[in-house]
Amino acid sequence: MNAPQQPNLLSIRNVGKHFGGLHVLQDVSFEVPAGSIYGLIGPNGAGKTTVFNLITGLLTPSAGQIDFQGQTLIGLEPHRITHQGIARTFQNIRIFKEMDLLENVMVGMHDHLNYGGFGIFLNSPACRAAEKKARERALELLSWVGLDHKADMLADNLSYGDQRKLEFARALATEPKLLLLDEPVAGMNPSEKTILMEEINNIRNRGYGVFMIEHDMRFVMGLCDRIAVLNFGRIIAEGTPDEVRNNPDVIEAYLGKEDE
Ligand SMILES: Nc1ncnc2c1ncn2[C@@H]1O[C@H](COP(=O)(O)OP(=O)(O)OP(=O)(O)O)[C@@H](O)[C@H]1O
Repeated sequence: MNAPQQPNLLSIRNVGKHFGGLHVLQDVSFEVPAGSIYGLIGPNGAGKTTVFNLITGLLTPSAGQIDFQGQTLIGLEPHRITHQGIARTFQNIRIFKEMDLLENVMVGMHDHLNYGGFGIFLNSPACRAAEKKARERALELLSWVGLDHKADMLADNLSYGDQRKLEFARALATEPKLLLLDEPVAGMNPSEKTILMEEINNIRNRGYGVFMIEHDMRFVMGLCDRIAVLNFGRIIAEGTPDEVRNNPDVIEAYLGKEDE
């Protein structure tokens, strides 16, 4: 029996992007179902980061539609898109190294903290209660990525793998429905990758959608439910890891033609 079909969280339809005469994306369409881990792969310069920048509002598409939970994202400012429920991590880790881990996660919550007007200046009971709740939630998110025991440590003292995990916890602090991960295992050693794989799976099992760009094939194939493949700005394949892995166009895009 087939598993029940999940509704689509994110829908990209016929999206194009050009910079002057340079067509970076053409007629790109795919759907990210709710509750799934979705991968976007492709050779260097294929247009993957541009797709993320269009979804998060850093760029505007030249053509096509981008919908999140049935509502268009086009024309929304990046912070509005975060508010709709999309969070992102970057290829280059962006954390506040001079702050401790708890503070780093709480920074991600500022949109959701409601101190009630001047309460923050008066240190009102409502303000203190909101602060307490935020700290508890931040600790909970740190525990999801196995960093709660380091909550008071300065972020600067974390290993590379732990810095990535902290970025996840901070992205989750915005209470997203979809988490966009840009090359989550870049620069990680094999054991860090294995741990992160488990943690991304746990995040999905908690009901979040995950959409990642990743070059590490073992990681993508082992983790994603479905994968879209970009090459020179066009989708050349879409499907399960097995379907994509065996697609002749994908093999050619990565390895070149046999006679070359
Ligand atoms: N703002 C811009 N202006 C002009 N060209 C751009 C701009 N942003 C991206 N490009 C070009 O678009 C193409 C796709 O870039 P993009 O960063 O999306 O690729 P990518 O698949 O993420 O690559 P990588 O795997 O190397 O990160 C590249 O040729 C890049 O030079």
